[in-house]
Amino acid sequence: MSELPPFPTDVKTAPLVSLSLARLEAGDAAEAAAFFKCSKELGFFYLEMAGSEIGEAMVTEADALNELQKQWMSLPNETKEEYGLKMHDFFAYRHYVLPDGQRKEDYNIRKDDVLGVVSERLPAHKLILDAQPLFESYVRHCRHVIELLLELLNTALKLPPGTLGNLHKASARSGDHVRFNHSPPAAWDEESVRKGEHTDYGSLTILFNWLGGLQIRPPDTTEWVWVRPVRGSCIVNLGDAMVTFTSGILRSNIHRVAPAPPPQDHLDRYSLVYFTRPEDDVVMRRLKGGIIDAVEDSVATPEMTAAEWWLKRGSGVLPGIFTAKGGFESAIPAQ
Ligand SMILES: O=C(O)CCC(=O)C(=O)O
Ligand SMILES: [Fe+2]
Repeated sequence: MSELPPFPTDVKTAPLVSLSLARLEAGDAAEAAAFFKCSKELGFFYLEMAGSEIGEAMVTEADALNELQKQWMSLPNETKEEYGLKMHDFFAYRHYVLPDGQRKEDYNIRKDDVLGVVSERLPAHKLILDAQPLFESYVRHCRHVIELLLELLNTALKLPPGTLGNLHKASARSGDHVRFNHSPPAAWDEESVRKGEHTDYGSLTILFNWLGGLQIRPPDTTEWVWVRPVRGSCIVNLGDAMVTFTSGILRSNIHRVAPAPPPQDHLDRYSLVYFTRPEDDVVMRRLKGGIIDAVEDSVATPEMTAAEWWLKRGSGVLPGIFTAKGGFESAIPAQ
C-alpha cells in the first residue's frame, strides 16, 4: 500500500468504539456486552482485526481488492457499462454524474455469484473473473465475521438459538454483495452530498475505506461528523433489517460520503463494502421471542420478502428508516 496523506486532526470525528474481533471470537463477555451496547446506541463501530487470523487475512484481502477496484474503475466507461443496469437492476455497475462531469460510481457483485449459490453467474469482466479465489476467500471471511456478530446479537436479544443465523445462511439465495465505491476528487457539492444520505437497508455492513469522507449524524444531533479511517480495522454498521427484526431495539444510523477532507481531498477515493441481507424469502417483520416481545411495535415496515425489500430499497422506491431523535424518519433516498 502506498502511503496516503493523513486524515486531518482538526475536524470533528464520530464517537465510534473499537471492538476487537479476536476478543469477540474468544467469547470475551465484556467485549460482547460492548458490542450489544453500541449496536443499540450508535449502530456503528470499528472492528480491530489484529490478533484474529481471519481478521488479519481480511485486511490483506481488502488491500488487494482495493488495488483491483482501482484497475476496474480505470476501465473505459463503455466497458464498465457492459456490466451496468442493462445487465441487472442492482448487481451491476452504476454511476452518478457530478456537476463537473466526473462520475461517482459503484459496482455491486453478488455473493451468490462468488460462492456459486446460483448455477449461472452474471457476466463479469476478466479482471473480476481472474480474481475469483480472492473474492471467494474475502466473502467467506466476511461471512465468518457476520455469523459471529449475528450469533452474539441473538444471545444478547435472548432469541431462541440460531434465530438470526437461520435467516442469513450463506448457502441460501440472498441480496448479500460486495460493493466497490469510487469517488473522484471533487469540490464539495451540497446537493450530491445530501443526495447520498442514507441508512443501509441490509442486516450488517463491513466497510473498509482508506481515505476520509464517510460522515455520520449521531443520535440526537443535527451535526454531521467524520469517521476517521483506522488502519487494520474495518467499520461495521447495522442496517434497517436489524431495526425491523428487533422493532427498533437495534440502531441503523444515517451516514453519507462527502469529498475527503484536506489534505486528502486531491485523491480518488475508493471503499470496499460487504453488505449482508436476510435470505431472499425471509419475510421482513419483527421477530418473536426474547426481549423483542417486551417492546412496543414501533417500526411501521410494510411486510414483504427480503428480496422485494432490497430491490425496492436499491431502486429508491422504498424509503429508509433511521432513528434521528428516537423516532423514525423516512425522507431519505435509498442507496
Ligand atoms: O465509502 C464509504 O466509506 C461508505 C459507503 C457506504 O456507506 C455505502 O456504500 O453504503
Ligand atoms: Fe452505507
